[in-house]
Amino acid sequence: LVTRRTVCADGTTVANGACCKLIPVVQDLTENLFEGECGDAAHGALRLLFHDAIAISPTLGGGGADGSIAVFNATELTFHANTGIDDVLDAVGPFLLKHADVMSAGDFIQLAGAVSLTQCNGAPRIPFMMGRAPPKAAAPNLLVPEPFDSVQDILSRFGELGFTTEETVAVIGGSHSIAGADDVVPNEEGIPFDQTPDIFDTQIFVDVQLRGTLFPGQGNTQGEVETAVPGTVRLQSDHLLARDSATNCFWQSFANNQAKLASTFGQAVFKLSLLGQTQSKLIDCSEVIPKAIPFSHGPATLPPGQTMEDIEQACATAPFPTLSTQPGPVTSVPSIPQAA
Ligand code: HEM
Ligand SMILES: [Ca+2]
Repeated sequence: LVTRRTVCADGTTVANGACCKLIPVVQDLTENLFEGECGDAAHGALRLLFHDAIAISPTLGGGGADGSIAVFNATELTFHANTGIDDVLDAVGPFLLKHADVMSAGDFIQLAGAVSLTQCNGAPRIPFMMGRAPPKAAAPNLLVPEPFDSVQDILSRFGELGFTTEETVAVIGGSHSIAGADDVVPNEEGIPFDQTPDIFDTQIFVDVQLRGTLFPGQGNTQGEVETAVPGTVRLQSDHLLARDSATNCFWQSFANNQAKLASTFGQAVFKLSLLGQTQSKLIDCSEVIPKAIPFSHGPATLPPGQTMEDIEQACATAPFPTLSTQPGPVTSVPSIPQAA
């Protein structure tokens, strides 16, 4: 049996020739949207992938990864949980429109999210399937988790969509390893969630397990709790996932386990990309996704001045992995430069 394969104009070999049309889109995104950086634009594209995909419920409706957050933005951007997505659509929207003749909004958002990960050192390369139909309607409100939600609510939201507890912890913690907040700390943008917002690593699982001592701004806002690392902000939901008995051992299991995080996170993001879709009806275009950047950073560390004593041990059945302290004086993590 001979499998026929197609060689696209740039030399990429694909199993299905229909995938070739995505290659100029991927090139445009890497060069002109992400600009080769795991920065604000890449972070935004990943958050957009999530907020489009998670908006589906077996009882309440919504189309999942269908592009409704872009096509029906007049409705979905009024939802409180989508605060800040307007800025993401300002950056990503022109690219979506430019390539609308080649792919649907649902495909575009999942493609941009998959490509965003390839800009980040240590992040996995995930498969990409093409062929999502245009969205039929806006998703209903209250399907996107909020940082003030309980662990139980977060687990049931992901659980009803087929995610295990381990996948839920990996997809939230892993994504927040390359992320920050524009709308949590008043008047401050790009405040990172961990010390390394441009690296997909396990540092977030350490930083969030440290005893919180400070707020980066004037005080707390809804969904924010004290952080341990100057210059960073901590979401209450991340804080509780690190401490709740249903999730704390999973959370801890990712600390300093880059390989496990990358694979569990990658599997979960791929699942997000298929919510509301039937994989067998889509075309596998994974070949168009650029190579991952191999992880080239050392083990997770404790910030300067902190010791294992500052870890709030939560998992009852295993100790937190022993980490060394970064040398030098206590410093503040720089904020993430904002895309123009
Ligand atoms: C319980 C689940 C989650 C909650 C409550 C949550 C909440 C938040 C909040 C409040 C922000 C800050 C937004 C801002 O002020 O700018 C944020 C940022 C972000 N989130 Fe999540 N998130 C969750 C899960 C996820 C998942 C599953 C992903 C991706 C797969 C994701 C990706 C991101 C990214 C990349 C950012 C940074 C955006 C940027 O820097 O522009 N989040 N999240
Ligand atoms: Ca990081």
